[in-house]
Amino acid sequence: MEREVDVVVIGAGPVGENVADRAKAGGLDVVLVEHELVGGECSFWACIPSKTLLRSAAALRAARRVGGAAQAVTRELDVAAVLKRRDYWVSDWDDAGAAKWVASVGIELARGHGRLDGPRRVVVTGADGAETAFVARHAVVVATGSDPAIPPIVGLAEASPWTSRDATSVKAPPERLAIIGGGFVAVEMATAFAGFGTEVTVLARHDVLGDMEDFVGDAVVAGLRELGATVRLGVEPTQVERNGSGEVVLTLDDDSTVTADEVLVATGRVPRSRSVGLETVGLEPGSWLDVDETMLVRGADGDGDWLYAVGDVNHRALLTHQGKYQGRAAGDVIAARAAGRPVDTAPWGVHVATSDHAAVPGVVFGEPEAVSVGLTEAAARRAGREVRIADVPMQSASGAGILADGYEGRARLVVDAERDVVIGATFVGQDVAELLHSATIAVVGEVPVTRLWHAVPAFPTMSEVWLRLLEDLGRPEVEA
Ligand SMILES: Cc1cc2nc3c(=O)[nH]c(=O)nc-3n(C[C@H](O)[C@H](O)[C@H](O)COP(=O)(O)OP(=O)(O)OC[C@H]3O[C@@H](n4cnc5c(N)ncnc54)[C@H](O)[C@@H]3O)c2cc1C
Ligand SMILES: NC(=O)c1ccc[n+]([C@@H]2O[C@H](COP(=O)([O-])OP(=O)(O)OC[C@H]3O[C@@H](n4cnc5c(N)ncnc54)[C@H](O)[C@@H]3O)[C@@H](O)[C@H]2O)c1
Repeated sequence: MEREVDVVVIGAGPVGENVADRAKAGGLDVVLVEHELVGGECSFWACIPSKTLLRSAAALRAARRVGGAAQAVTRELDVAAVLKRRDYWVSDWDDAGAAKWVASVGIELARGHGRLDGPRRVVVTGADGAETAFVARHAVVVATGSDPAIPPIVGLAEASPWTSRDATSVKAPPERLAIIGGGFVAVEMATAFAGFGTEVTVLARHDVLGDMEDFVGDAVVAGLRELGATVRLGVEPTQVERNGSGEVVLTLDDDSTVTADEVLVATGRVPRSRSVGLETVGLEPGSWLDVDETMLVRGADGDGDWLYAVGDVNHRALLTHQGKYQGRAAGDVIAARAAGRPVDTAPWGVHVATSDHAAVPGVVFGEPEAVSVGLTEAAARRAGREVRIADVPMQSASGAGILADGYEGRARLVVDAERDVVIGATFVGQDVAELLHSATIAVVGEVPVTRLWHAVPAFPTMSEVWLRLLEDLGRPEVEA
């Protein structure tokens, strides 16, 4: 069977859903193809379950840091209840609610595996093996996401390692968990499992959260150690083996060993593009898809602008919110091009994802939280920018001390000295996640620092750290 439609989106993760939604809102017929669960990795095995696994212990620790409330906390974390709450948030891995939303906005859901079969043609193979071919009048969008990378460590693949999916869908936390990696997943899962009472060992070959400001890794490592986790920096497993007792034994490059019940591999992602028919349109299967600012894939066979890639699979920023932002731009540009309407591709224009380069906000839900947007000091200097730096303790804002007794954290602004605008911000400390959007607005809005003095933070909130940061930069002088 073959049908003509306006747009086919392969992959109904958060990003594919957003592209489909915008293209539909733009007046196009959209078929959304999904071979697993509508909602994707984020809803069922990544963002949502990981954050729900983290939240309860964080709330408990927060209560223990407030005199008066601390005395009322008389019991330990109820791990079974945490897991039950996680199950609620992932709807017991049932996507009926998400599928209902898809239907409610008039998007057609095609359940099955989608793959390109030449330009503009997508073949969907259902669970029963039946094939349906769709020919897209206007666009095909690949939004298939990414898979965990498994490094070629001797014996690792054979030792049945956990990936992030096993960690986020855990039914009974292991007694001992070794984690390979020092990035987002390693930090968050180490924090979650340490909170459950698991004996956690983090093995980071360099440092922890090395792409963020240096002080972030220091604070997060200290926080993990305070939770009872062992964090080993500068070590790499050379061999992994599951022994006769079912234990995993990791041999490290310094010849020491770590024995655990499970090992979680948290060493980044690979593109989920191996079996989507890229070879039928002149592209490399298994590659990240290279796109322009409107998410059009470069180098695909076929006439006209027809193939787009959004979300993790284009490797611009492996974050749900950033993929959804790309999805909004792509859905709108597909509708605009289909209708022959003008397309706005200027930086910060309607149909582009400029923020991917300048202002990607990230939150690591560790203990403490670590959040950043834009450039770090080191990245700005590498890019040849002349910068001014503001550095203050979070506790210099009285709101921080009220939030938690003995609050400790740190904040940094990176300011482009020539243009006098904020190009990067980092905050570390309890509950700093909600501070991040103020920084994102400052970076995207290119608000002059002199004007930021007029953005008055309410007393006594943690946002007053902005005032401390401005004071650290110095009150502007009026020229005679
Ligand atoms: C443990 C963990 C925690 C995370 N936490 C956060 C967080 O807190 N915040 C955040 O912003 N990001 C987080 N991320 C990253 C986030 O999960 C991804 O950036 C996001 O899921 C990418 O969305 P996507 O739609 O591109 O891909 P996905 O969510 O992977 O969705 C892709 C969809 O395509 C489907 N699909 C793939 N191939 C085919 C095919 N051939 N045919 C049909 N369907 C197909 C898949 O089944 C899937 O449903 C986390 C990642 C991990 C691993
Ligand atoms: N809160 C959030 O927003 C959140 C949470 C989890 C994941 N994520 C996203 O998911 C993506 C994947 O997370 P991740 O932690 O897997 O990747 P990551 O890129 O954040 O970290 C990968 C880590 O693995 C290490 N590593 C890489 N190869 C290795 C090897 N061969 N041996 C040992 N160590 C190795 C790296 O040095 C790094 O520390 C991230 O890019 C992030 O954007 C986001």
